[in-house]
Amino acid sequence: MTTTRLPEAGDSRSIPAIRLDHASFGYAGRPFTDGLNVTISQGEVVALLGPNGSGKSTTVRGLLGLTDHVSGTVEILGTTLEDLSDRSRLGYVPQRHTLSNSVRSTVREVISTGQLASRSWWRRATVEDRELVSRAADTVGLADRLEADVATLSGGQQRRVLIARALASRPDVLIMDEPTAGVDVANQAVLATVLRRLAGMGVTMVVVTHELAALRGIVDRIVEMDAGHISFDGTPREYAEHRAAVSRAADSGLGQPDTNGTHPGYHDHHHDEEPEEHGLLSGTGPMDGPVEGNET
Ligand SMILES: Nc1ncnc2c1ncn2[C@@H]1O[C@H](COP(=O)(O)OP(=O)(O)OP(=O)(O)O)[C@@H](O)[C@H]1O
Repeated sequence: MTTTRLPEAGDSRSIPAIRLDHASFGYAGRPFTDGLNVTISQGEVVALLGPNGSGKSTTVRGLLGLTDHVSGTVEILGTTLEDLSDRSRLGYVPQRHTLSNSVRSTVREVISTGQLASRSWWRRATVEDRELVSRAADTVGLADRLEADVATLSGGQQRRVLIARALASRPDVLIMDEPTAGVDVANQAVLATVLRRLAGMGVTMVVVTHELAALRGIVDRIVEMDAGHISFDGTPREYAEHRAAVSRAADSGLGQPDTNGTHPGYHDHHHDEEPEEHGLLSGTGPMDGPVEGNET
């Protein structure tokens, strides 16, 4: 039996992974974000930046149906959020989340829970399910820790377990909310290696972060939010220019320059290589070596 989600004849990588058209998200039916217009192509790696409280988590959690979709259109791979019956197409690594020390679970068990949403509760794990768990662990460099108690792992390793858990259902889009927050610089580098590997495999990623430097060379595009709206959308190079212009304007007392680079259909500066297969773990990536790190 196979659970692959490879594109069928006629399917196209040209369908956007995520399309927001005047979309707003909020709480108790009230919008917090403005009508957001963003189109993210398949295989793109997007960093979502912005000050605390600007609406980053509200937006990515809205994609997952965890905050209210108040207005506008939200499409995931061409299917509206409301019609998206298979939520396992979206993998999610939540914010500031490590695994409780009070529950004894092995790494294998935690990663396996990532498959529950896509598997009927009465169906036992298949050989392929178990293989996907092993491959997810391998992708994050924890293949040799599958039987370890998660409580014995470092914070950075636990983040990697959570990334593997998100990968175990072979999502089409991976959404991560501050995956490097609270992780020391050495372990941020390990996580960056994992993300680089996923990017090389053609995985579409939306990464909420305050630590752009940790994702240098991985991110194709930067979307910045401010007070619930998009204040910038462009390449990392354009973002650097935007920040420099903001600094110059601040230095000269002119306030914010008009450097809003919003261009929702951005496709430039993209991964050169098309992934061979559509599913996340359906092929080996270009970085199959172990993920190095000096974690304690
Ligand atoms: N459950 C909730 N109910 C009502 N309002 C909420 C809820 N969660 C968050 N908010 C509000 O939504 C607004 C946006 O918060 P959000 O968490 O999206 O910001 P953020 O950009 O992700 O910030 P941070 O970088 O601090 O995580 C804030 O004013 C916050 O107080």
